[in-house]
Amino acid sequence: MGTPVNIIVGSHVWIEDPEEAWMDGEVTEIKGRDATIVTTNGKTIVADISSIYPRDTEAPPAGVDDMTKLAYLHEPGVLHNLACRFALNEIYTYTGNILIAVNPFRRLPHLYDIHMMEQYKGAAFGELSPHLFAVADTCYRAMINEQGSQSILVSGESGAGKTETTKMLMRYLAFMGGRSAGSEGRTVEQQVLESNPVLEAFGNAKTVKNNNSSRFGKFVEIQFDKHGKISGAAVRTYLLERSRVCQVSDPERNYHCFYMLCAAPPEVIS
Ligand SMILES: Nc1ncnc2c1ncn2[C@@H]1O[C@H](COP(=O)(O)OP(=O)(O)OP(=O)(O)O)[C@@H](O)[C@H]1O
Repeated sequence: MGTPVNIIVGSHVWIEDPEEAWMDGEVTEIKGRDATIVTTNGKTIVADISSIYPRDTEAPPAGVDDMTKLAYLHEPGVLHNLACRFALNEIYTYTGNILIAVNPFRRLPHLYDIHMMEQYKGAAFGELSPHLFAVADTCYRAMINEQGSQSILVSGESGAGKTETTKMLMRYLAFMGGRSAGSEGRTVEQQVLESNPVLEAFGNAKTVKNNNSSRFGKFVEIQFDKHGKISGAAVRTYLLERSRVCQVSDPERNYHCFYMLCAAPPEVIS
């Protein structure tokens, strides 16, 4: 519900739009519960006053890096802030200590390189631009300081970027807690990162929403010793979409492993 108490003639508001999701406009008349709004693209709309939301005209054009700084924390306010930041290639935004990520659907390697990891190492949460490395770093330090387990929950709809985010979080934790590869061969963190392609081959498939959709849940546990170095890891999988193995509707595909097998040279298969 909107906040009609704030809305008078002359108010700047957001109104729902079937194409744009939300349009901004100005209230020109209020009669009972009906408000007339002239939108910035020139449309005149009459709507119930409870369906319009006040717009903060003083919000910075580049958006704010923490949504708790918004004057109005309603859906159009939040979406507009994310859109302003996204237009400037800022895909991450905080809401307090929660990180919101907007999938860029293109590679942004500079965001995840080693220099970026070094910058976030030890930096206070909120000191640098919002980033998943800040979340991973805070978690790592809390584990060391409080001597207790920490968890990071990555959630979102299919195609939102959970799998990619989880891989980046694991890379950061491997960077913080990794040992340099020594005589023992591959380190635990290398093995954990290398397990991803194998798990994805058997549990990921192309869907209408995502070309590499995880069709199973995954709980990744990384264990650290008292010096903060990775000592072990466990990956638990659950709820695999088994029906996909025998039934797939076009344009979706079966699990990647089947296509890999078909594409493999004969000597690999035999
Ligand atoms: N941070 C990112 N940078 C660049 N591209 C990304 C990023 N996050 C996601 N993507 C792109 O979006 C696609 C879908 O992301 P991802 O597979 O992580 O989604 P998901 O939330 O795990 O989906 P599902 O629930 O279907 O498994 C990726 O294959 C990748 O192309």
